[in-house]
Amino acid sequence: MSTPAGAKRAPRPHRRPKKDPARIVAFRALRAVDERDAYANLILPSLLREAERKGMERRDAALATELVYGTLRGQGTYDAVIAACVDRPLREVDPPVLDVLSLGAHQLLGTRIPSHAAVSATVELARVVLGDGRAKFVNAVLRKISAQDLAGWVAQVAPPYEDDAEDHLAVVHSHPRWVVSSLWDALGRWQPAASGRQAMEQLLEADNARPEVTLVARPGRSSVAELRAALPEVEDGRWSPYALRLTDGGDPAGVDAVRENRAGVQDEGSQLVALALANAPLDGPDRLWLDGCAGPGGKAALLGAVAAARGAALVASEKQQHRARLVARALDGNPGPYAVITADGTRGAWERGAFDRVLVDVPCSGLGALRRRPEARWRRRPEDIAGFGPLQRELLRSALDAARVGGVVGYATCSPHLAETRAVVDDVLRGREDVEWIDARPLLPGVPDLGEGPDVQLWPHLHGTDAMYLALLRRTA
Ligand SMILES: C[S@@+](CC[C@H](N)C(=O)[O-])C[C@H]1O[C@@H](n2cnc3c(N)ncnc32)[C@H](O)[C@@H]1O
Repeated sequence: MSTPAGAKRAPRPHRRPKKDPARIVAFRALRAVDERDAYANLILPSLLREAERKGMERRDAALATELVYGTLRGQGTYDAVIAACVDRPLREVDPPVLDVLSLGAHQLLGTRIPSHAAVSATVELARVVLGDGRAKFVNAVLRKISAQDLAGWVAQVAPPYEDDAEDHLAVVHSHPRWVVSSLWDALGRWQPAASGRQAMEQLLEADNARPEVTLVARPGRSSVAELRAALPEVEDGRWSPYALRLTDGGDPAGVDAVRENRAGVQDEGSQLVALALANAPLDGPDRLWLDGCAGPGGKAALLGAVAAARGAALVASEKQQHRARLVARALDGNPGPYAVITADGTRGAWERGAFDRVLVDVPCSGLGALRRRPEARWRRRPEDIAGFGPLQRELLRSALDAARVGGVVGYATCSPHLAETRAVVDDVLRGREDVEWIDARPLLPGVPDLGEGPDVQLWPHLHGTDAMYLALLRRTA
């Protein structure tokens, strides 16, 4: 129908933006991480449950999860690309707008979603959560980003490796530069022959890969065979006799043994640390064990089960009351004697020399578990490392005092940063005549690439585990 001459053309009816539950959940999760320092692995499940109650499909939940984790992991690279496509410094872009742009950049550069779908879905999201005006800005930026693939962008925005190797790796593999630098120092210390560019790239890539879910069958309570029978796609653990890897998703929460606390989700590196302490040679009695930093209780539950089979008792101690409750839950049903207490491990709520085996898995920067906590690398600051130092030293000193003469102490961190690992042990042992090293390597049987010892550093790219560190020590006097 034509418009009569002189009459005004009727305005186009305003189309309401399409609501896309997966992208809305992903956006809300990113906002919570940014605004409230939320942890993605905690906030996302609660947002997903809420959306599922309102009818979101399972497939959308998987997409939302991929978008949140992928966007947070790739943030460093995506920021560099976005910065090249906007005409002002990124800090002047409104944070919610930046989150939408990052989500769009991830879809364009880090997923197989076709470009036109990635742009149009993200612009629709922008219309819903930012309004039409800012959606136009989003549209313009995403169109620029979609002009090249990831390789093209990286070649454009990352400095050449030859000019600045750390900056290059930081941009290409999306890690803060100081983290690249710290990981490189540590890799060079433990793997001097395999710490060149290629090894570093493998390590950083491993940090960016989704970690497999690994289960532990707590000995005496469950078995790998029981877990295998309950899950469709699994493989045996690489190193721990109690580990089973879920190779194709699968939901551990649906497994009876997990529900009944006879098994749990636990990285193989953590299993190895607990088992090495439990299996370290010991003369004399082996009756009483201490986990001095037990929350949330993964290692305590494994230690408790091994101790029970040996007729030993476990004291699991944790400073934070709410985390001590998690420890109690993890140990619930343990077949042998145990106690969970809330105590400051630096003071020692126990007699000196009371324990045959002591573990201190100290609070640390978590740089060894970046693949699990996608936002952690952006939140940590270099000064955090120094901040943990005094507490780590105090906890190790107190653990040594808690062990009897001849007893064994394990000092563990889920960080490979040299200032949190060997430097702490060296400092604490300096001037102490009553402690000797135990070679931890034979206590991780079959595990390759453990370096010169006596302490061990695991690596995601070499062992498929978190980058756990373990020093084993013996009280000698
Ligand atoms: C790395 S986590 C331990 C993880 C645990 N071993 C596991 O496998 O589940 C360190 C724990 O030490 C606790 N912690 C921090 N300061 C402490 C202190 N002074 N005494 C005892 N525990 C402390 C933290 O609350 C945290 O739960």
